[in-house]
Amino acid sequence: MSVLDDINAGVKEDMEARRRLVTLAELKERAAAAEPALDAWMALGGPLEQRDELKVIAEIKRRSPSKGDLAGIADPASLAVEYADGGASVISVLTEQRRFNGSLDDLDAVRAAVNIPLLRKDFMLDEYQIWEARAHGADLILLIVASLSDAQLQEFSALSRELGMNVLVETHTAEEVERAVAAEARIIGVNMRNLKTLDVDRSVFAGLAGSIPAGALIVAESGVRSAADVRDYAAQGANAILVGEALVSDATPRERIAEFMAVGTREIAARA
Ligand SMILES: O=C(O)c1ccccc1NCC(=O)[C@H](O)[C@H](O)COP(=O)(O)O
Repeated sequence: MSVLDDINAGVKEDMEARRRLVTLAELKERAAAAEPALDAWMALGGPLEQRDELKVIAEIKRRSPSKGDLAGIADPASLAVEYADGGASVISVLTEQRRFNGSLDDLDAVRAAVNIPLLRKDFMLDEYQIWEARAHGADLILLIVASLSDAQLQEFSALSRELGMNVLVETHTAEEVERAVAAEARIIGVNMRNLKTLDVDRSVFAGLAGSIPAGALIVAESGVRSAADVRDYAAQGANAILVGEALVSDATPRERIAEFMAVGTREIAARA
């Protein structure tokens, strides 16, 4: 079984346990009562002609399969406030429990603390989780192409749009980029972490980003550690970066975000 298959199996079990406690009908009621979703597409730069800055998606990440424990994060809400103060455009909240030690409680706490778009970062395998995301205040969800059929990509994207949310469609290979483009994804992530070995290979970004149509927003994901990494991704076409480990293990994440934005934005101005 691959790492992704293993994670997905646990995610399904946990979701079925939640479904026994909260029915889909209840989730739909909660989603209807939630504040309307914020516009993550515009927050990440929107249409081509308006993209003049590198945007940061800052992640609340306690642990990971590749690195183990990263940070305790007793108070995800105050970390989210720091991220927002530093200039993050979107906050990513990992809600997967078994491998990342996240939860929907984290999403609730962060939602109550900041007024910028939130990404529910999880392994989305069922429409139930999409309703759950909206019911807990998410504005953006992640769909990992490697985990889904083309039909699921289409259905889950359509449901997210119906609920007012945007979708970050995550790819790792040229074939997955083709599938994301065929599904008319507007926000496409290129994740440099190989899901079989968990190694990060930053050199995959340029090739994959080059095959994404100009209209789509491109997010460089995983292994963003330094200003030099940010400069490279911005020069190679990234509109945004998604950063977890480098922020949760930094004593001054606010300054780090501001630094990454400044470096990336300079590079975007240079490539214009
Ligand atoms: O982070 C992992 O080890 C991991 C393993 C298997 C599947 C997904 C994984 N991470 C999810 C992510 O996409 C990252 O949290 C995100 O891109 C941020 O990465 P980083 O900045 O390297 O923490």
